Amino acid sequence: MKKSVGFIGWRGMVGSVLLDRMQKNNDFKKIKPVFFTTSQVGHKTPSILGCSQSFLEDAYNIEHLKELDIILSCQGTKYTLIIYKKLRKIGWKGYWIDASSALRLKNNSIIVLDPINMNSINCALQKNIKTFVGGNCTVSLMLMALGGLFQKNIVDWVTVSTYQAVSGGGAKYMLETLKQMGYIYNKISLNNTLLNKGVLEIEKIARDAVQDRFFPKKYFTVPLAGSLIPWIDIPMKNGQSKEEWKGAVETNKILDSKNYIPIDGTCVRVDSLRCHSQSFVIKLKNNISIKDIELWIDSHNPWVKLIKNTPEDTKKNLTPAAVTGTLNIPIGRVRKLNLGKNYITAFSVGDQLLWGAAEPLRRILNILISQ
Ligand SMILES: NC(=O)C1=CN([C@@H]2O[C@H](COP(=O)(O)OP(=O)(O)OC[C@H]3O[C@@H](n4cnc5c(N)ncnc54)[C@H](OP(=O)(O)O)[C@@H]3O)[C@@H](O)[C@H]2O)C=CC1
Ligand SMILES: N[C@@H](CC(=O)OP(=O)(O)O)C(=O)O
Repeated sequence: MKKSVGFIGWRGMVGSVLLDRMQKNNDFKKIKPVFFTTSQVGHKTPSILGCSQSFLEDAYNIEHLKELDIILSCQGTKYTLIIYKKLRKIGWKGYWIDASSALRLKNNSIIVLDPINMNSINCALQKNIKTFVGGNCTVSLMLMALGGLFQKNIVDWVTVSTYQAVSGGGAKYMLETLKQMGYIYNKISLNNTLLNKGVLEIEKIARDAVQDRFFPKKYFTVPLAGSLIPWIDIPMKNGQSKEEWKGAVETNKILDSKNYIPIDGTCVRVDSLRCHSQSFVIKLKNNISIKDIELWIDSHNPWVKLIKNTPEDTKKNLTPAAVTGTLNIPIGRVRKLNLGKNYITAFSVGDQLLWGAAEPLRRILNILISQ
């Protein structure tokens, strides 16, 4: 019999990308989907071929949720913290799949990224673990790019500088960034300045637009378009941001590291729309040739693609514009650093709504429905 799967958060960015991928892969044919909402009870369900439900159900209705075999939530931490506990408390034994960070570090949960940790997922299934959580987008994208090096166990430590897309904040942040971009452009074009004025005069109009009191910054609180914000998520006691803290903690849990691998750096929000980019400095345990490093990286999984270290290849293939909307994980600028023979650098890009969020959830759902 087909398993019943409840979808919560399907209207958000991660959820919408998930539904799109599931439709493209005919995943809905394998399950009996039920769509829920936290704010639009009674509104129409998304149009999914073969889905007979017409109206959205209440995502807080425990009586209804407890009947499901699997619940997949892309709604966020707050929802998970309220509902998950209630369901487990009344003895619900179904699989819980989650995009949020709420349960990632619990002992009885697995962070899922099957091209990296299929062994851990199999072990978890044997142990009857029922909670499977997608990783932090930056962490999942780093592991998809550097999986070949971690697999060879040659990484001593990593330091990373990130360039993270606004989609990481959710729908409201994405829309606000586009509004900011539009606001600047409108001020310039309204003044008909593009043709008549010098570049610095135009830049001054743009600068004044960013600083005027009507500039849209309700969610970011500061301008992002044409700027950046070197802080993501809440502060930790040691001066890291929580996004930076997750780098090492989640990576080591996913890899099930016998020896802890230090990973740290600075996470930065930029006005890219949905691709996170990352610049790595990696200390290897041994002096490995660039040829071997490239081979190990490139052959690790079907999505990672080594980009030649030339200006042409880099500009064509190693940018958010080239990657957005695809599952490709290009990694380039691979070279030894002048710091010493064991030090290398690399740069990677990935769509943070696909491998960074929705795709690992879609894949674990497929694994679980065949259990
Ligand atoms: N964004 C990301 O890259 C990643 C996110 N995650 C996790 O997934 C969770 C969801 O993220 P994300 O999808 O980005 O969150 P969104 O803010 O895009 O959506 C979350 C929920 O907000 C409600 N909502 C309110 N207004 C809108 C609107 N205008 N458009 C769409 N939905 C709206 C919807 O719930 P309803 O229909 O019930 O009203 C929706 O399901 C996060 O909280 C995070 O924990 C994990 C990895 C990466
Ligand atoms: N924090 C990430 C997105 C995200 O939702 O991460 P997490 O699932 O770890 O809270 C970003 O802002 O780019």
